[in-house]
Amino acid sequence: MTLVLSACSYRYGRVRPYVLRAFSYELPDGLTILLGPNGAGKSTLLKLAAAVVVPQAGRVSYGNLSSRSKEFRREIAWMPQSITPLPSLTAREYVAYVGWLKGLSRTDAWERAQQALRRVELTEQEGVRTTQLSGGQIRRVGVAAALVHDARVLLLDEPTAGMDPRQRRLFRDVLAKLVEDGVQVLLSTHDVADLAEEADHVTVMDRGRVLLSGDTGAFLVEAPEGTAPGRVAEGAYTALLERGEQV
Ligand SMILES: Nc1ncnc2c1ncn2[C@@H]1O[C@H](COP(=O)(O)OP(=O)(O)OP(=O)(O)O)[C@@H](O)[C@H]1O
Repeated sequence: MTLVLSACSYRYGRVRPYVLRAFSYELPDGLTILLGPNGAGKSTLLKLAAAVVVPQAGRVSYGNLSSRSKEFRREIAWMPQSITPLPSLTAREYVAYVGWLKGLSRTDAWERAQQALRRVELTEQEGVRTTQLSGGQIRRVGVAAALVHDARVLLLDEPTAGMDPRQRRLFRDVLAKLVEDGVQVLLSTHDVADLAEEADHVTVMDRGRVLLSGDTGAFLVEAPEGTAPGRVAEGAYTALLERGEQV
């Protein structure tokens, strides 16, 4: 099954300019990194793909499921840029609550919350109040919440922002396991070098357009000749944006 945006147009209000216009995109298998400068339209793409907002034109589908269907919402999970901890809820209660909102029974939600927290390696913190978790931990709670109903597609808006290197490592391992289990992941980030070399695919956007979408090798070869090792992803990204500006 493939998540597809077909000729989608979206703007935030009738008098505002379109952020995406007749925008089409097909999510590849595996882990895809979504790159682009501030305001490129990455969050908007993720929100459309998650059916959090509805396009003014075009359609979003997953296989033969329309984004308007309840089944679609079960298959696709979205994690927003910021997760608000709820003072009265522990990590497990938070995840179970999201599961319940997604239509699971209370018992199921409670059981699955435990499993989801195990998947993101937060078992030890399951009884800790969400307000007492670190920024990286609360993001992993967000991923657990996104996973609690066994979604097949995970849309993550800047999940690694503010994580320290150890949290990042852990987070990468969690993602790698999910991808191994067949979950498709689309992840936006400003950390070009951080993940690009591990991803299966890279999509680069600017001003509502896709500048490149392909496997990671096709992205990395965009780096100018002579780019220092360790700077290849950054070089490729900059070269693509510079070329995109000339179009
Ligand atoms: N709620 C909103 N109301 C009005 N305009 C918005 C809203 N959200 C986003 N926009 C506008 O839509 C455009 C694309 O924003 P979007 O958040 O999708 O970009 P982005 O690539 O995710 O940026 P960033 O990297 O800064 O998060 C920007 O011009 C932004 O100002």
